Amino acid sequence: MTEQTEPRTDGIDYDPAASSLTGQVDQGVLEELLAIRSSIDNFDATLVYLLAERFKATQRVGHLKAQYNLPAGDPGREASQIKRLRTLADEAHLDPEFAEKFLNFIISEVILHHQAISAFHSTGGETS
Ligand SMILES: O=C(O)C(=O)C[C@]1(C(=O)O)C=C[C@@H](O)C=C1
Repeated sequence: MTEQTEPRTDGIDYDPAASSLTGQVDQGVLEELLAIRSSIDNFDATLVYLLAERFKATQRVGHLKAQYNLPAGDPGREASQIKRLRTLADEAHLDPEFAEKFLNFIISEVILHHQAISAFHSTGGETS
């Protein structure tokens, strides 16, 4: 038998019923909460997959920019993305301020990745 020394990272150890409320609230309320949390778990998993795909795409942009010596950030593109996402958020009844902050948060991480790729290229790294 293989002994496990590290916690699993594949979600098998995940306990969807983990809560600090166990024993403190009515069982019926807890069951309703767990049912709603099951949807929240699906949304969160989807977000992770969506973000992973977005970062795969931006990594490709990062390599292209490094290859052609283009700046990591593109403020003109960002302004246009923010305007579009604020409108979409508004239509979807999501706070546009939150949508803008969330996009900016992701973009700043992307820019850090672009800068790391660019540094790698300029020290003779692979081009793709
Ligand atoms: O489209 C680009 O040029 C990117 O580098 C991607 C991206 C983004 O994450 O959407 C990131 C940085 C830029 O400032 C603009 C957009």
